[in-house]
Amino acid sequence: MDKPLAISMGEPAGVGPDIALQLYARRAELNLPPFCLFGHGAFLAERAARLGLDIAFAPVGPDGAMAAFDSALPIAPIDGIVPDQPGQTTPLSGHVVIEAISAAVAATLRGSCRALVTAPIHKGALYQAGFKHPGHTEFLAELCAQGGKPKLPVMMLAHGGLRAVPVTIHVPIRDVPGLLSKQLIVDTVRVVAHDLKQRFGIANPQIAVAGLNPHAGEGGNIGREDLEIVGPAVAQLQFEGYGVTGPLPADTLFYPLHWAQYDAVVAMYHDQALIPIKTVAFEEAVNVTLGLPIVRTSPDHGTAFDLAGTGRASPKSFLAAIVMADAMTANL
Ligand SMILES: NC(=O)c1ccc[n+]([C@@H]2O[C@H](COP(=O)([O-])OP(=O)(O)OC[C@H]3O[C@@H](n4cnc5c(N)ncnc54)[C@H](O)[C@@H]3O)[C@@H](O)[C@H]2O)c1
Ligand SMILES: N[C@H](C(=O)O)[C@H](O)COP(=O)(O)O
Repeated sequence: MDKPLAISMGEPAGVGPDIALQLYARRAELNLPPFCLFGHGAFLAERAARLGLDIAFAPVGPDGAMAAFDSALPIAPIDGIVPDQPGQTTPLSGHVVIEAISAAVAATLRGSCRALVTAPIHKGALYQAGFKHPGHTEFLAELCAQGGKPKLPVMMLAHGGLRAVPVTIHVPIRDVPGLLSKQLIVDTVRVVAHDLKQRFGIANPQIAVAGLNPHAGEGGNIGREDLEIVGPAVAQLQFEGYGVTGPLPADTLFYPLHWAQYDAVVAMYHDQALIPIKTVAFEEAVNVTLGLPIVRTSPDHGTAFDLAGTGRASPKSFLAAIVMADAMTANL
C-alpha cells in the first residue's frame, strides 16, 4: 500500500470539495489512507478558508503524495478558471472538473494511484460546458478504453451486503424497454459476478434479477419484456453456471429478508435499483463502478447545492467511498 488514492474534486459549486477538505482535516482521527486531490489549487484554498479549515496544500501530484500527506494536502493541480461560488454553477469551471477526472484516471491507470474516488459532479452544469457523457460511469469506461473498445461499465450502489445494480443507467425512462436486451442483461450479470469474486472476495455470488414490469409481467399479461428478454437472459446465465434467479417482482425484492439471500440485485433501470438503497442507506452507501481495469468509488449523494460552502454536508458516504476504495486495493 505505497500509493495514494486519487480523488477528483467534482463540481466546485457543490459539497464534494467541502467534504474532501473536511475529511483531510480529520485525517489522523479517521486514520485515512493517503490521497491526492486532483483539482484547482486556488479554488480549493478559497473553499477551505470559507469553511474555516486550517489546511496546508502541497502541489506535489500523486508521486509526492505519500510523503506530503501527513503535513499538507497533496494536490495534482488542474489549471483553469474556478470561481468559489457555492450553489452557483458556471460553465467556466467545466474544463477543470472534467480534466480532474481524466488526470485522476490516467494516474490510476499508470499505477501512480491505487484507486479513484470521485466527488460528485453536476451533470446539468457539465452538459452546458460541453460534456458529452451521461455521467462518470460512462465517461470512465471511455477513459479506460485506452484506444481499445470501451468495456461495459456497470454501476453498483453498495451498503454492507445490500448491492443494487441498474442494467440501464442514465437514460430516459421511456427508452428503457427499447434498450433492454438479453445480451445487455447477460453481459451486466457476468461483470457483476466477475467483480464480486475478484474485487469483493465472494466465491460463488448469488444474483437476483428484477423484472421490468409490475409483478415481473404476471406471465406476460402486464408487459412482455420479462417473458421475452429478462427470462431468457436468466436462463442463459443459469445454463452458463451463474447463481442467478429471476425475473423476480421488483417491488418485493428489496424486502430485507428477500434481498439478504442474494449478494446483489440486478435491476432494469436506474431508479429501480437506486431508490431502495438510497432510502435505507443514503448517508453510507457507495457508488462503485464495476467492469473497469481500475477501482472507482464515489459517494452516493450528489452536489447538494443547498449545503455547499456551509460545512453541514454529511461526510459519511464520501468516507465510506474512501474506505471501500482503500479496502479493495489494500494489496496494491
Ligand atoms: N457521484 C456523483 O457524481 C453524483 C451522485 C448523485 C447525484 N449526482 C448529481 O448531483 C446533482 C444533484 O442531484 P440531486 O439533487 O438529485 O441529489 P443530491 O444528493 O445532491 O441531493 C439530494 C438531497 O440530499 C441532500 N444531501 C445530499 N448530499 C448530502 C450530504 N452529504 N449530507 C446531507 N445531505 C445531503 C441534499 O441537501 C438534498 O436535499 C445532479 O446533477 C446529479 O446528477 C452526482
Ligand atoms: N446515478 C448515480 C447516483 O444517483 O448515485 C449518480 O448519478 C452518479 O453517477 P456517475 O457515478 O455515473 O456519475
